[in-house]
Amino acid sequence: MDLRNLPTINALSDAVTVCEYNGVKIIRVIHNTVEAGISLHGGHLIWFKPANQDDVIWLSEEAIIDPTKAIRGGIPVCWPWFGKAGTPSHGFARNSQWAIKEHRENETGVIVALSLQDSDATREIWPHKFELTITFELGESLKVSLTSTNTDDHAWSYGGALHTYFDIADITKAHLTGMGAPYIDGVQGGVQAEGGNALLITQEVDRVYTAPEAIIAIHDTPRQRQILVENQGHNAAVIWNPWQALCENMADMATNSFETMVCVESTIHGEGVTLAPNESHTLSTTVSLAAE
Ligand SMILES: O=P(O)(O)OC[C@H]1O[C@H](O)[C@H](O)[C@@H](O)[C@@H]1O
Repeated sequence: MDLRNLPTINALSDAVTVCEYNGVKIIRVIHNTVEAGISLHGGHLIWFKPANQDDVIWLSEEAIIDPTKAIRGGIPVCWPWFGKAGTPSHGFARNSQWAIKEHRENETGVIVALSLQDSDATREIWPHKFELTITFELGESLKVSLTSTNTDDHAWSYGGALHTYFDIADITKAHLTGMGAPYIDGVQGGVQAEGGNALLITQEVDRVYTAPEAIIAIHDTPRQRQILVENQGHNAAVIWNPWQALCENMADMATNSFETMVCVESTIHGEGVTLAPNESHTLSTTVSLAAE
């Protein structure tokens, strides 16, 4: 699955082209500062590689890319709820077809924005009118902003996440800092727990950290880099690594692929954000690199 070298079907600008894989259109960005790919299915960033750096975003080598499945890896857009708060799990946005709203570029990078509106299909799952815009600011760093607007005549609430999968050299040689102490432990059935300053992942981890610091750092030590994650508009940070046994049972993850990924998710957890008609709210994540 060589997604990065697919033939161009449409050139939108010097840096932005459209290609297609298995019925899924992918916006491909090739710029002096960055290479990136964004699937219109899901409004889903699937690769991001600043110039002269290793990949920052992880995509499963067994990801199923077709117009009916959520893609394993990248940045799934979980909306209008997180996890099993509704059906389907993580909402419908990651399985919806988004449209290109705009693209711009200058010498520092490229901006691509996509949009999604309610339809008969979405209102059957969730009975509200909405407009979503997701904006990808691509350059030396990455900023993803998801703006939700209530276009209905009544208030509604939403939750969800920018469920980023990060590419790391080796989970056994990496650790995370900045998650804050309190968390809800999904592996232990949702019990409240307290963690320390550093998290070394040695088994399945599925935690909702409810008081994260401004920046969460993934110390990708073998690559001598830190991946810095700064979230806004969130109320929690979810940290997830499925470890080996869960990977064995997932059709779209290779057995040992948990070794090279960790999710740090900008999350709206619990009751969610309530929007009155015409109100908007933005959930974002900014990802940058620093030397370890
Ligand atoms: O398999 P998915 O529906 O994509 O969910 C993948 C994971 O997402 C989040 O990190 C949740 O906290 C996990 O409980 C879940 O397993």
